[in-house]
Amino acid sequence: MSIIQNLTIEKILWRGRGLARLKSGKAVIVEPAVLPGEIVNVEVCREKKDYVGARPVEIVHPSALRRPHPCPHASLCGGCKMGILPMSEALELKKNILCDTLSRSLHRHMDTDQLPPIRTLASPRGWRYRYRGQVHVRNHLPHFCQMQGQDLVRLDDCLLLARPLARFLDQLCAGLPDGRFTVAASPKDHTVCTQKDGTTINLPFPDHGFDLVLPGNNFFQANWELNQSLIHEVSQAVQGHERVADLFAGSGNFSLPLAQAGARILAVESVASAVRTGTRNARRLGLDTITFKTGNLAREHTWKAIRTFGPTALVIDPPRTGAKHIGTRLKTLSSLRTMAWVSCDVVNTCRDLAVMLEAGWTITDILLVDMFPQTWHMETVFTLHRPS
Ligand SMILES: C[S@@+](CC[C@H](N)C(=O)[O-])C[C@H]1O[C@@H](n2cnc3c(N)ncnc32)[C@H](O)[C@@H]1O
Repeated sequence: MSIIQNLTIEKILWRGRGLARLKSGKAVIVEPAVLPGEIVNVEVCREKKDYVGARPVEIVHPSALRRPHPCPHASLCGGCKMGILPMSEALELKKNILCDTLSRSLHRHMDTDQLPPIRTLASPRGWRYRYRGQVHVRNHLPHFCQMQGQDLVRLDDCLLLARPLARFLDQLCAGLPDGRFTVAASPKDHTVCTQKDGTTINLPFPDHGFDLVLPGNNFFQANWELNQSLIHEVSQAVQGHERVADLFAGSGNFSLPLAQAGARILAVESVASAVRTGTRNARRLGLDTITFKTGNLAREHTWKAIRTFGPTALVIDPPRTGAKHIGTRLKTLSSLRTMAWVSCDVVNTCRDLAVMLEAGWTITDILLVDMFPQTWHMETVFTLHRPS
């Protein structure tokens, strides 16, 4: 493959890719991790009609902001490529990327100059924030998958893992066969578990005075400390609504605090074990205004229950693939006035929001939540209103 020398990175695009241009004006999309203003040599990986795809091989002129990556695995792993930037600059860069992505993705559906300013929520911890993560196991030892290629590399520590997980990672993997597994830890008492061992962990909601008791194979927000602020923001967005549907509800991360605050909640989730966890916890906490329902939101019959419930507000927190096809169903909820849309992939979310914007909904707040510092991953909460 050929090398292109001395390219200047103009800006950073979605998923942390750098944009540069050849003398002809043709775009070069450079894999992370490069920074705006840097001059780099790149190796061409693919030639397309509209652009060239490349990976950086040498940073000829580094950005003044670039710092040495603190992890010894960084050059092979790629799990925290933004570790080359101080956290506050990284969040500012993410904000610029988000702003740019929203303008490009939504301009056909609204006047993007009318979008509200993007607010940001920083993570209390830059490193050691993950209380849930995935690990490759080989020969009963933890490994990570090498960036280019499929080779597994022995992992002695991961700086993103919260201390209890880092401390007991070898011990947890010793009991596992070869494969990829979820490992989790309680931020409260530091109990650790794997998706396999049946141990439950306590996840504290300090602002609400209760714990969620959850088995290790259920999803929960990995950056548990920042999750408390996320819950607060989502609760603010739907405050004052008495009937709230929580779609893609998991084990009740938003439903339980909202029910405790007095709302009547319908929580819909496709994974039956998460629904069982949510129901068990609601019962234990005496929250009888919350109903958990197992249902696939891509299926029409799940929506019958939501229509019957008649929510005036909605919390929606789909997986990265987004919530394709649900816009048309949301439009049929005539009682609905407010939505807090939690997004972990803005491009897919914009595709889904477009239907609501076309139907007259307005984005009234945008919050960028730095759930995964040191990575290009972004969590965004959009608040939407339907003018009455
Ligand atoms: C990003 S997680 C959010 C979970 C929860 N809101 C939380 O904060 O812990 C997305 C959830 O959507 C669920 N899910 C994915 N596809 C679904 C579908 N088609 N119907 C219902 N739930 C789905 C997943 O099982 C997962 O629990």
